[in-house]
Amino acid sequence: MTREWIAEQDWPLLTTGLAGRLRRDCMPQWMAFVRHPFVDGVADGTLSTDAFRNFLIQDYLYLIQYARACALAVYKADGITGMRAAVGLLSGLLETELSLHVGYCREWEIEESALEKAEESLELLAYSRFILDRAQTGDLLDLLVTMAPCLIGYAEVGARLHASPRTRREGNPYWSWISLYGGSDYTALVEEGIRRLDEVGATCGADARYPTLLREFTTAVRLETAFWATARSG
Ligand SMILES: Cc1ncc(CO)c(N)n1
Repeated sequence: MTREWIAEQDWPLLTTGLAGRLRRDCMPQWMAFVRHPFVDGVADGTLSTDAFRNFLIQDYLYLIQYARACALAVYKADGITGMRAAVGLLSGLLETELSLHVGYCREWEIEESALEKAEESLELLAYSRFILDRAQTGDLLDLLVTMAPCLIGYAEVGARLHASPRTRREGNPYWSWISLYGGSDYTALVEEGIRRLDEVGATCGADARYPTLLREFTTAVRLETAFWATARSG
């Protein structure tokens, strides 16, 4: 691709349905998330590797908390089909993303024992406990809306950087991270999640509840933006 990647043209699923409506209705916050300086540093390879290592460790711990929220989505599902869908996301996370993450950390010379020992950052605590709060006190729709920015945002970042002519490919230490989130395994997981959000939105009355849902979504987007700051040295 010789031109920049644009969600509306290149991956319309991100911009239609309930997920697309939520994304569009918090555009300033969404742009602060997906166009963060961290993302620029990954694209041109200038982000400090020390900082990136710290981010990877925090992200591993985050994904474990996200998996717990997914498990609550199994519990809150309204029937066997919904349970299977939530199990699909949970096992995608545990079997695909988390094990990729451990292998990937090893490439970055972070041992599994270091992952287990690391202390949770304030950004991670704030974000994951917010999701878990919505998971416990809200219904399935509140939960899926709160979980959505995580899925959609990294897919958008991955797809855009993977396609952008300005991304440095040769000798960029972050190219494999870009390929992971811009790749088809992750894309498929996200598409499944977006479709599920639409189905649950329809059965749980998303239109009538929209202002509350937008607030939950926007808070999660702001917490995603704050999470990039876990990429710091020391
Ligand atoms: C903080 C965060 N958000 C989203 C993703 C994508 O799964 C991730 N790995 N980490």
